[in-house]
Amino acid sequence: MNPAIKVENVSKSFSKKAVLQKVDLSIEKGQLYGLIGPSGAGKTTLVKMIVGMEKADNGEIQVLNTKMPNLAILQEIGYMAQSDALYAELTGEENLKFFASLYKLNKEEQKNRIAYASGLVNLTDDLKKRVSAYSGGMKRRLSLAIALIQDPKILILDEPTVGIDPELKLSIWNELLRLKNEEGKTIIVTTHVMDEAERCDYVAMVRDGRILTSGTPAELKEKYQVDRFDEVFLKAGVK
Ligand SMILES: Nc1ncnc2c1ncn2[C@@H]1O[C@H](COP(=O)(O)OP(=O)(O)OP(=O)(O)O)[C@@H](O)[C@H]1O
Repeated sequence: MNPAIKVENVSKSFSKKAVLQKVDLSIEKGQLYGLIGPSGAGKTTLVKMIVGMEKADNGEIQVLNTKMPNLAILQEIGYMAQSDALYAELTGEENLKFFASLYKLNKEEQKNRIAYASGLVNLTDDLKKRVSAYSGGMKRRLSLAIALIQDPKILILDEPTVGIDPELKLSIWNELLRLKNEEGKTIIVTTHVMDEAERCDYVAMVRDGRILTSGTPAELKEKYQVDRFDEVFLKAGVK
């Protein structure tokens, strides 16, 4: 079976500074894939290239067998950026309606998806408020709801739980696992939190624009002979 996402020999520089160097990765359909690494490692640049927002200098990226960037495939990608791209003067509901209108959803589907996505992130009671009155965490939650709005096959979430309280964080993770297990979604999550990375099926550790190591959390612990997952990163980094 072809992978859902394939990154081959991808490099990217910004003003001569190499930000990604010869990155290869392959993400199976229905996999929850974690990209973990310190700030500035290149995770955001990599996911932006997968979505098609940045162009690789070299190499090739395919999503669902389609070479990126490609506009049509965006119907199948839900992307949650690190900084919220919301309309502050509109309410939460109006934001959701606006983004829903960009996709092929009829009125009924639109209504159902808005109810589902806002409920998931616990924003149902705040939908009538303007986003300018939202807290940082509420904006993150609305951004996550927007990423889910068109029921995409692929979810690409850039640090989705930063600024979100532990209880809601847990329920979001449970929902990500449900989306994967029951609906077969392919999910990429970037994080620098080890406990989140350990919940992924497969993890790639990124540093200085390279994949240091990758594998399932269990494989990585075995490979580096450590009991705790956070030690993998330390050991992989000194090799
Ligand atoms: N548009 C740009 N122009 C110039 N440099 C950039 C640009 N975008 C990213 N960079 C640089 O590329 C490097 C990688 O950034 P990136 O945002 O991909 O890292 P990251 O792993 O996502 O980090 P963080 O967790 O802090 O978001 C950084 O040194 C950053 O300054």
